[in-house]
Amino acid sequence: MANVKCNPDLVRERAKCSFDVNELIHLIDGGENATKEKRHFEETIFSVKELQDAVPEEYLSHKDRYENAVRKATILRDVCREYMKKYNYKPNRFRVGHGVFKDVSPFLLHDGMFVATIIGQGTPEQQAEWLPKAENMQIIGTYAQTELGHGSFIRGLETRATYDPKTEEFILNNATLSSFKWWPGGLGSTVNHCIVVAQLFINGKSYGIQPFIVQIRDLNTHKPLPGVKVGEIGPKMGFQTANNGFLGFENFRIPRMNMLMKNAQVLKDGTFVKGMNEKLTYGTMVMVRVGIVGDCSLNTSLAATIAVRYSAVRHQSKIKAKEPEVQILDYVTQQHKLFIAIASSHVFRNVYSWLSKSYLNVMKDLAQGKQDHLPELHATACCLKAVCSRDAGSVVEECRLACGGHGYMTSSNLPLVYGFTIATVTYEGEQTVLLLQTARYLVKAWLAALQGKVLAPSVSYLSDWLKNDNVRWQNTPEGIVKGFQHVAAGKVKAAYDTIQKYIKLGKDYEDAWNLASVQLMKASEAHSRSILCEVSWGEVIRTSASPNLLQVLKQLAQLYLVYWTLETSGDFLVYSNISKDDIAILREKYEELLAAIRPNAVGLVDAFDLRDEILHSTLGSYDGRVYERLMEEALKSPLNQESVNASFHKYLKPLMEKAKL
Ligand SMILES: CCCCCCCCCCCCCCCCCCCCCCCC(=O)SCCNC(=O)CCNC(=O)[C@H](O)C(C)(C)COP(=O)(O)OP(=O)(O)OC[C@H]1O[C@@H](n2cnc3c(N)ncnc32)[C@H](O)[C@@H]1OP(=O)(O)O
Ligand SMILES: Cc1cc2nc3c(=O)[nH]c(=O)nc-3n(C[C@H](O)[C@H](O)[C@H](O)COP(=O)(O)OP(=O)(O)OC[C@H]3O[C@@H](n4cnc5c(N)ncnc54)[C@H](O)[C@@H]3O)c2cc1C
Repeated sequence: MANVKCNPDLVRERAKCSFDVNELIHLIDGGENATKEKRHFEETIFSVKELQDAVPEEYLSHKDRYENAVRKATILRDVCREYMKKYNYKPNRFRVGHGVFKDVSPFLLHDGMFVATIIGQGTPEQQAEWLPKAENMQIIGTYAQTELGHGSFIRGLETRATYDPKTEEFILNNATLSSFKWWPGGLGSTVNHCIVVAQLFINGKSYGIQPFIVQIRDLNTHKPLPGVKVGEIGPKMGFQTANNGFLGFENFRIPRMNMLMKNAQVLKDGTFVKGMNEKLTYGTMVMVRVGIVGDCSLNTSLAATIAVRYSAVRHQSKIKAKEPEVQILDYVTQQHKLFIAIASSHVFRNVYSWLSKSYLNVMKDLAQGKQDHLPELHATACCLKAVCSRDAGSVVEECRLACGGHGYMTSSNLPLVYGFTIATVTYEGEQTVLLLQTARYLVKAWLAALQGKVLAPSVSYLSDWLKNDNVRWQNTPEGIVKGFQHVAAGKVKAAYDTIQKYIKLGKDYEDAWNLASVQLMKASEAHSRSILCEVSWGEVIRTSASPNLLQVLKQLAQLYLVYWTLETSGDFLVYSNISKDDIAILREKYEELLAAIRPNAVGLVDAFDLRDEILHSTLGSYDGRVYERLMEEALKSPLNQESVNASFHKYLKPLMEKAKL
C-alpha cells in the first residue's frame, strides 16, 4: 500500500504518526509472521478476478444478488480449500468475507453454526458420519432453531420430534404456523441439511428441546423432500445475501441416530437418558456469543477506518476566520465521535481474547465432567455479547453520521456495515433477554456474597464492595476500574433490594423480578462495563510493546475508561465517591487524551490493516481519493448509462405537454 499515490492530507497524517504502524499490525495479528500469512492469503483471494464484481451489487435484483453471492461463495470455498492444502493455513474467513460479499456469505451459518453444532453436540460416531461431509461441502447446512412464534424463549419452541420405537425414527411436525422455523441463514435456497432444534416427545411425554440433523433437500435435484416446506423470508434491513429462510415439516421421518446425542440420548426402545446438564444443548449459542464479541471488534474497525480517513481528507468550515478551512478531524467534536470507535475496537479485541480463553478452559473442564464454571461463562458471555454488540452498533452509526451526507451513500459502505453490525444485537440472543440471564447470576452471586461465600472471579468485586463500599475515589485508570465495580455492585444491590421490597409487598418472586427488571438489566450492563474496563486495561498494561506504541495503547485504553465514566457520570455520583471536581478533572483528562490521540488517528486505523477490497468504501480507501471515487461510483449507476431515460418520453414529456394545454 505504501507506493499508492495518496491524498496529501493522508500523507501528512501518516508522517506525523508517533509509533510504528507495522508494530501495531503485528500485535493485533499475533506476530509478524501472522501478518505476513494474513496478507499473502488476502492477496491471493483478492487477485481472483471471478470474485470481483463488475457492477456494484446494490444495482442487482434480490434474486441476482443472491445468485451472485452463491457463485462467489463456491469460488471462495475452492480457493480457500486449495490455499489451506498448499500452505496449511487456517484463514480468518470473516475478514475476506466482507470483501467478497460486502455483506455476508450464504454459507455463514454452515461455517458458523452447522459444523460447530455437529462438533459440539454430536457423539464421536455422529461426528465421523457428518463432519467430513460438512467440512468438504458434500452437504451444506444451517442451524434452524428460531420459529415464527418463539426465538428468545427456546423452551417454548413448537416443532415436534416424536419418537416411534417401532421404526426407530423421529417424526417431525410443525402443526401450527407459529411453529415454522423462521430466520435460519442459508435455509431459503442454499442448504440441503439443517440442525433442527425441536421438542422431543416419547410416549406422549415431553423431554425438552434437542438438536436433530435433518436432510431437507434432495442432494441431486435440490428439490425439498416430501413432507418439507421450505422457502426464503424476503428482504431485510441487512444480511441481504444470507438467504434467511423458513421451514416446516409434515410427518417427516428421520432415523433415531439423527438426534445429536453427545448430551442426552434416546435408546432404541425409547428410553430417554439425561445428559450431564440439559443446558449443554445450548452450547453452540455460547460459542457464537463469544465469537460475536470478536466480530464487534472487526465491525467497529471497519467503520472507524472509513470515518477517520474521510475526516482527515475532508475540509469544511473554519476554526479561525482568517485561516483556511480545516480537516474535519480537527474538530474536537469529531474526535469525540471517532476516537471512541478506535478505542472500542481494541477493547473488544482484548476482551474477546480473554473470553475465548475462558471458553476453552470451560470446554476442557466439561470434557472431564466438571461443570462448576459453566454458569459463570454463560453469564459473562451473555452480558458481553449484549453490551459489545449494542456499543458496536452505536459506534458504527456514529461513524456513519460523522461522515455527513456522504455517510448516507451506499458507496461509503457505512450503511451496509451498520446493517450487519446491528443484527448482532438481536441474533444469538436478544440483548435484554441476555442481560437478564446475567442478572439471574448476579442476584445469586449477591446472595452468596451476603452469606459470606467465596465468589467466582468475575463477581468477586461484590464481596469486596460489601466489605468496604466507602473506597476513596482515585482519578487513575485503576481507580476508575474500581469505580465501575462500585457502580455495578451498587446497582446489583439496588435491584436485589427492589425485588425484596416487592416480595415484602406480597408479590411472588417472578412478579417482583419483572417489576425490578429495568434495574436488573442496568445492573447487568454495569457488570459488563466493569469487565470490559478491567480486562481491557489489564491486557494493555501487560502488553509488551515499544514505549511509543505502549503509550498510544494506554491512551486509547484510558480514553475508553474516561469516556464511559463521563457518559455514565450520574451512576458514578450515585454509587461511588466521585465528586463534581473529580468529574471536572476527568473532562479535562478526556480533552487531553483526544488531543494526544489526534496525530496518530490515521496511523491507528491504518494499523487495522483493512485492505480497500475489504472496506469497499469510497470514503475510506487507503489513498483518500474520496471525491474521485464518489464520482466514479456514481457513474456506474444504470441511470447514468444513457443520456435520456425512457421515463422522459413515457411520463415526463406527456405531463409537461398536458400542462401547456
Ligand atoms: C481489528 C480486527 C480485530 C479482529 C478481532 C477478531 C475477530 C474475530 C472474529 C470472530 C468472528 C466470529 C463470529 C462468529 C459468528 C458466527 C456467525 C453466526 C451468525 C449467527 C446468525 C444468528 C444465529 C442465531 O440467532 S441462532 C438462534 C439463537 N437463539 C438464541 O440465542 C435464543 C436466546 N435464548 C436462550 O438462549 C434461552 O432461551 C435463554 C438462555 C434466554 C433462556 O433459556 P431457558 O428458558 O431454558 O433458561 P432459564 O429458565 O432462563 O434458565 C435456566 C438456567 O439455565 C441457565 N442457562 C441458560 N442458558 C444457558 C447456557 N447456554 N449455558 C449454561 N447455562 C444456561 C440459566 O442461567 C439458568 O440458570 P439458573 O441457575 O437456574 O439461574
Ligand atoms: C439477521 C438475523 C439472523 C438470524 N439468523 C438465525 C439463524 O440462523 N438461526 C436461528 O435459529 N435464528 C436466527 N435468527 C433469529 C434470532 O436468533 C432471534 O430473532 C433472536 O434470538 C431474538 O428472538 P425473537 O426474534 O424471538 O425476539 P423476541 O424475544 O420476540 O423479542 C422482542 C422483544 O421482546 C422482549 N423480550 C422477549 N423475552 C423477554 C423476556 N423474557 N424478558 C424481557 N423481555 C423479553 C425482547 O427484549 C424484545 O424487546 C436470526 C435473526 C436475525 C435478525
